[in-house]
Amino acid sequence: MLLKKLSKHHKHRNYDRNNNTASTSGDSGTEISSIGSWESSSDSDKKNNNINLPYTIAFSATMGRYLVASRDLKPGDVIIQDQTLTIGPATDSGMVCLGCYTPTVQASRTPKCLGCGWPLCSTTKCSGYRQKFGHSSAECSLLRKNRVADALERCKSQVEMKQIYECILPLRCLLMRDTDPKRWAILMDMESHNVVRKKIPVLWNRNQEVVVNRLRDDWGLKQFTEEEIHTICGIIEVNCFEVGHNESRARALYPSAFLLAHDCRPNTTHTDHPVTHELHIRATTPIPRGDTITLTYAYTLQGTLKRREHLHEGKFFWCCCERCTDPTEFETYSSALACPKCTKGIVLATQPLDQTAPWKCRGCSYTVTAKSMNVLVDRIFEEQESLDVNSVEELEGFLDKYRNVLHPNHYLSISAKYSLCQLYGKFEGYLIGDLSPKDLQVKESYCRDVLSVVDHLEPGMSRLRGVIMYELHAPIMIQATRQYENKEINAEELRKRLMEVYHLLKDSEAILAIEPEGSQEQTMAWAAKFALQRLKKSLMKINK
Ligand SMILES: C[S@@+](CC[C@H](N)C(=O)[O-])C[C@H]1O[C@@H](n2cnc3c(N)ncnc32)[C@H](O)[C@@H]1O
Repeated sequence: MLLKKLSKHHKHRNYDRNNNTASTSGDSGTEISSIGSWESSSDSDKKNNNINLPYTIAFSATMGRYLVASRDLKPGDVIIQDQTLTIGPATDSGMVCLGCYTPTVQASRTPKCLGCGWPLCSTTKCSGYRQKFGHSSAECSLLRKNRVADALERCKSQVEMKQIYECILPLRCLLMRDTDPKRWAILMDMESHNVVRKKIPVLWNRNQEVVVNRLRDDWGLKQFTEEEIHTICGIIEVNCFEVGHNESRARALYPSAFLLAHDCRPNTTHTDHPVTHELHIRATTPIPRGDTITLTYAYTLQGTLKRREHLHEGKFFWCCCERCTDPTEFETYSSALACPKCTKGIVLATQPLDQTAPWKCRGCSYTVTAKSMNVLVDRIFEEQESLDVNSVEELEGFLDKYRNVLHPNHYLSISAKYSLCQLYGKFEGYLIGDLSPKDLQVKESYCRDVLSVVDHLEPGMSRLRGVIMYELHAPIMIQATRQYENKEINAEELRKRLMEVYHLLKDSEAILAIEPEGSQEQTMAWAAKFALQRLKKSLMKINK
């Protein structure tokens, strides 16, 4: 069995602005009411000047446009339902089907497009073959005319092959100009951050070489200026969502959801449909009328230095949200180190909004530069990346090795604990029914550690909370039942513990039931539902 990496639970989108002064929540923007959204709203919403939409568009000098709740929103409320504006293979995708983005191989028996010769999953069953939002006939003609499939076959390296796939989404965007002017206009309204990106030679020159020159010189798109193609590259970098399920991985642009501002403790989550990739944005926490509606563009279970660096490099703004401003990250200590000097204190950033400010122990005089701290964390991260994520021994060895270096809630420790709380109970040699009392306690404690952090960083109805609560229910239930059978606890204690299990399962099911059909999370929601039914019967027996 292969475990998903922690990052699977954090698919995001993009954003930017080269400004490090304002925070999402503290920004006093001007509201532009009734602009509403384009594609996602129903016709009646549009006729009614979007008065029915749960949001309005506001503007601030720091963030540009962003969305604000136009009424009180409850956890689970659908805020945006967006169809794709356009979609294409993910940036580092290997060889994938141009219709549905599932992996294909370059082999003589691989199905090929009858027009342009590109490898596909199937010419009869692929959901995106010859479709407007897949491998369209306009795309097929252009690729055929310029014999791009031949170039793909001649590729000498994986890098070159990936670069060819990377050009598909920009191509699809550019084709919209002549084939779909309405959608083109929506695309052109998106932020590209050209001014900022132009000043980053590594980024600009790479796009010039990999995308602009290839599209103009090899794929015959001379009708577009270099600047126009760079703009499309920027729009994709800043506004794309990573989508897809199981093996299929893609990136897509959406007509309304791109307006969501970033926050490192978001109040929404999103899912995309496995076939159409329609995007649903839902509230995870209550969002009072007038509050900013936010999404995270970064991994929530990463430390502040890394999140801010990622947002600055990829989305071109320095995040100054409440979490980034707080060195303890809402008392989770997600970036904290254990003090090597006094061994009791916690080492934290002295000024979290300054990437270069020193880090200091709260209990003694120990100080370390941000640079040394980064080198240390990068080294530990590299080591963690090299571990077998399916090995309990390797992950526990890692936790043990860095017990005196990382705070128990450091994001690298939490990442290892998250993998472990899934391995205990499912993996060969650690199946749930075979776990010893000690192993059950260990699983419970990993789950509780992770949940206590996630409760603060992705509160409410977040997918990550749903998964962990499901994992946590089993060890509590098995231990309680075994202890009751062995007469170690009485019926009242059993009832108390089973009530905790009941609430965990109920919340977990409510969160995961909205996940797309066929996803592991939805399977978990079903399992939670059945477990709840059985549990209710047990509780009724105890209560008699
Ligand atoms: C996808 S766009 C969002 C819509 C954009 N504000 C607009 O007007 O088109 C992402 C950009 O919004 C801005 N942005 C989003 N969240 C922000 C935040 N928390 N702080 C500063 N800028 C933010 C950045 O400029 C970012 O590159």
